[in-house]
Amino acid sequence: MKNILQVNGLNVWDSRSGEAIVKDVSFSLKEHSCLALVGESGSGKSMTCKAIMGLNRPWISCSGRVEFDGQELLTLPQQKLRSLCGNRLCMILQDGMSAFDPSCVIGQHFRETLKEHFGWTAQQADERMVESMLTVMLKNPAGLLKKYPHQLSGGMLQRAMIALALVLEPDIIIADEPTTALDTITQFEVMEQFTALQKRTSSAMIFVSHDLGVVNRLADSVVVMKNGSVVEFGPLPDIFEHPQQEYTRYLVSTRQALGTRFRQVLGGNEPC
Ligand SMILES: Nc1ncnc2c1ncn2[C@@H]1O[C@H](COP(=O)(O)OP(=O)(O)OP(=O)(O)O)[C@@H](O)[C@H]1O
Repeated sequence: MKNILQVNGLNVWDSRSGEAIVKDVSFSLKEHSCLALVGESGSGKSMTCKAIMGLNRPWISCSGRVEFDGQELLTLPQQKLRSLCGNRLCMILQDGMSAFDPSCVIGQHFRETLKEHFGWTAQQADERMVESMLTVMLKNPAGLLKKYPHQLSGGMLQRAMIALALVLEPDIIIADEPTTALDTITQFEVMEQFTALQKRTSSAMIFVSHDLGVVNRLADSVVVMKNGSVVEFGPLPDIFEHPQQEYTRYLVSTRQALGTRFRQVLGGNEPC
């Protein structure tokens, strides 16, 4: 399988203070495969994802290479990048609220996106979104389409984004695990939906997760990050069974123990 995305020597820094955030990060993503970004809080996982999509705040600068299907993303003009991101790259943000325009109902957001992407009418867009929202366990989807983002919970907004990704079926889905915005049970349910999303689409996926049980089930390869740098990158079995670095060994052992506990608390008995 060929690489659909190649990240080489990615650096991200805060241009106001000069503080380095992501340092010389390199990894690749194969077509139709699933790559997990793991590492402690603040290690630069979200900033790496946002840099790939050109979604970082204006004061955040990047250097290096991010090659998607032969195109260099970091130097692509904003307009071209926006259109690529709407069509072939799709990011499910950690904070669901920031993905939607607060001044319009979520159905309007979906209609505009699907009109631009497929040329669908409002009715066609609504029909497909209702169908897709049901598959991610959103109740009364027709009613939800008429709601403003602030009327939905963080978990519901995440699911709504997953439902849209299911319809768009982009080449790459980048999914940042919900952490702070959601309670533990909702986090677990949303991660289940990410799992389903990967199975149902032929998209390649990069996902950020703190739960190595989920990583074990979903990922083909893993990038381990610490303090903005890549500690280890490789196929899942290598990272889980033969970690080369001390930090990876530590992460795998502690997180697996936590994952097991997490499932026990939730009443599940699936092994990590
Ligand atoms: N908008 C911003 N401006 C400046 N620095 C930022 C901004 N957002 C994040 N950072 C810094 O970048 C670093 C990496 O943050 P990032 O959100 O990528 O970590 P993470 O690994 O995704 O953490 P978590 O697992 O908690 O989401 C942090 O030290 C943070 O302070």
